[in-house]
Amino acid sequence: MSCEIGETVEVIGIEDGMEASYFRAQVIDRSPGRRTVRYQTLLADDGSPLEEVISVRRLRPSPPTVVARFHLGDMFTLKTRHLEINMFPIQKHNCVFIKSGRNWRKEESGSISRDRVEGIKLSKYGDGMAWFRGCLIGKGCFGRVYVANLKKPKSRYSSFPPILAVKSAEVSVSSSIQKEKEVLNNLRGCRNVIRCFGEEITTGENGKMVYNLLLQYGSGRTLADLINKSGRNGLPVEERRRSEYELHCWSEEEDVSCFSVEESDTEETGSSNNPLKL
Ligand SMILES: Nc1ncnc2c1ncn2[C@@H]1O[C@H](COP(=O)(O)OP(=O)(O)OP(=O)(O)O)[C@@H](O)[C@H]1O
Repeated sequence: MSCEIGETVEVIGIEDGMEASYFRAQVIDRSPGRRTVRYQTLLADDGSPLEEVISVRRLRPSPPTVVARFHLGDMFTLKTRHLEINMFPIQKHNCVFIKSGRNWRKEESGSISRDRVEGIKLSKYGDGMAWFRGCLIGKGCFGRVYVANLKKPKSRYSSFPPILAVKSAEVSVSSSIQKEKEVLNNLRGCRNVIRCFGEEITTGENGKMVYNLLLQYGSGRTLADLINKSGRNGLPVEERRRSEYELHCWSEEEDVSCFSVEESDTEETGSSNNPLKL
C-alpha cells in the first residue's frame, strides 16, 4: 500500500494491551519505509492529536464507508483476521466496544457493544479522569467490575496500564470496597495479588456519586474459573501450589481443601504468570 500524504489509514497498536487494536490516523509525512501519522482518536499529553513516525508495516487501508444503514436492534457480524463478533447498535453513539479475547476496546464507529444490557450499564457510573468505562465483566456482593481503557494510553506520564479493572459502587454503599482498598494497600508488593492503582469518585448518570477502585486487570481469570475448567482431576499440581500460596497470603486460616486433589502427573494447563482474581 502506498500511504500517500493526506490518506486516511489505520495503525495497529503494538504496546501492551493495545495489540491487535487499530487506530485511525492520517498520513502527514513520508520517508522510505516509514510514515508520520496523526491519530484521530489518540491524544498527546498536551491534548493535541498524537503524531508518530511508524513503519509502513503497521498500516492498513482505512475501511470503506459503510453504505448500509444499521438501525437500533439490527444484528450484524463484524469479521477481522482474528475474531468474529455479533454486534448490534443500541443507541446513536459514535463509539463501539469490541471484545478481543477477554478484553474490550472502544472504537469510533456508530454503534455500541454486542450485549445490550452491558452496553446500557456502561454509562451508569460515568468515566474517570483518565479512563473510559468499558463493559461489565463481573458482579460481586459489593460492587460491579468493569473493564476500563485509558483515555491517553500512549501517555508516558500515566501511572496506569492501558487496561484496568474498575470496581464500582455508589458511595453510600461502598464501605466494603473501600475496606478492600486498605487490604490491597497492605498487600502491595505481593507479586501474585492484584495491584490497586488507587480510588476515584465519578458521577453516575443520575448525579449519584460513585466510588471506584482502580485495579490491575486480572487476565488470569478467577480461581473458580480455573477449577471448573480443570474438570474431574481438579487443578494441576503446580497451579494448586501456587493458588494455595496466594490464598495463605490472605489468611493463614483459610480452608483451601477445595484444591486438595490427588497429586497427579496431569499435564499443566492454563497455568500462567498472570495474577489471579481470588
Ligand atoms: N481485577 C479484576 N480483573 C478481572 N476481572 C475481575 C477483577 N476483579 C473482579 N473481576 C471479575 O468481576 C467479578 C466480581 O468481582 P468482585 O471482586 O466484585 O466479587 P467476587 O470476588 O466475585 O465476590 P465477592 O463479592 O464475594 O468478593 C469476579 O468474579 C471476576 O470475574
